[in-house]
Amino acid sequence: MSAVLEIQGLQKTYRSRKGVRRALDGFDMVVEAGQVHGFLGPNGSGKTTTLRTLLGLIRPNGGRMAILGREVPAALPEVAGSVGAIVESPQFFANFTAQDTLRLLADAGGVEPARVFEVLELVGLRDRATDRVKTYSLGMKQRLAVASALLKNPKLLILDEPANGLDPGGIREMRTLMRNLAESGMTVVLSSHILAEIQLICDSVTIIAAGRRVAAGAVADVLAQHASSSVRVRLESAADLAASAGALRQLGAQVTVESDHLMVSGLDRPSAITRVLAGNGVFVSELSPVSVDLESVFLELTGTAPVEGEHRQVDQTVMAPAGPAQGGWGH
Ligand SMILES: Nc1ncnc2c1ncn2[C@@H]1O[C@H](COP(=O)(O)OP(=O)(O)OP(=O)(O)O)[C@@H](O)[C@H]1O
Repeated sequence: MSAVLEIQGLQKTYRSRKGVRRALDGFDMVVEAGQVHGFLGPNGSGKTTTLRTLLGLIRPNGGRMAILGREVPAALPEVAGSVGAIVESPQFFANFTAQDTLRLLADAGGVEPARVFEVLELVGLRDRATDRVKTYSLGMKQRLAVASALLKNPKLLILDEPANGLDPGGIREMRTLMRNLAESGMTVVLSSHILAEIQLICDSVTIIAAGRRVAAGAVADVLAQHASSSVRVRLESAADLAASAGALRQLGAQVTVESDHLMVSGLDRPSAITRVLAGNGVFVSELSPVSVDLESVFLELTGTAPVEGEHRQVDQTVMAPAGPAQGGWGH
């Protein structure tokens, strides 16, 4: 198996007085070796819960997970040395330099002191290694955090929201760093709720919504699959819109009726539209593919697209009534 990370049917419910919060609802994910893989989903969709479960920090209620072909959490003691992770932003001593910070961590983790210089070089902090952390930009602090996770030279690096709060320059540096790590043979998984970050940094992506996988694959494929299928159809007479929508739906298309046109998706070939409408004596004055912007693809997939006049909650976790806890591992 070349998958470095495999998750199948992961379940996690949080219990509180208000009920049971189903944070993960049969979540699946596969990450192949040598990829920079984006784990994308809106706030509250279950990303941190997945990563914390994977690292043995919380217990799932069901499903299975494997890292480097070994079932976890059972094999975590054996694979832990091959996994570097930052799931909560690490706090560094502001008055320490990056070099002192990493030396301390290397010493505590039984890592060769020489590795400190290697990781400083890798994350591009060598020139600032003897400056105090309090003089660093946010991007530099994030890279120091990555450096700390790289000390033990992991095969799999897991980063929760590493680009959070970074400006475009910081994101560019992070992208170069991730690319270099992947080229050195490392597999990188990074979570984000911002599509633009993932798109710039990652090869492949898993999109999560309400605790379930809603899309996965190469970034370009996922976007192409969901972005290029809509066609705007204008008719010579707007009076024909409703009847034409009905005819197209019979072909299996999804049709939205707008004030002066139709939006049609779900058809392999737009020529079917003109054919069926002409057959009904209706003539098309415009037929144009609509290039959906990438942010809307993500919002549509994750069901958080803003609805006019409504302030929808981004946190989309399902609340189920309180009931007996599901059987989980180690119970
Ligand atoms: N300890 C907890 N107790 C109860 N509910 C929790 C707990 N941790 C997370 N949740 C809930 O589980 C759901 C998933 O949260 P999670 O933090 O995994 O989402 P996320 O995708 O990482 O979000 P974000 O992008 O905001 O970090 C949310 O509804 C959250 O409120």
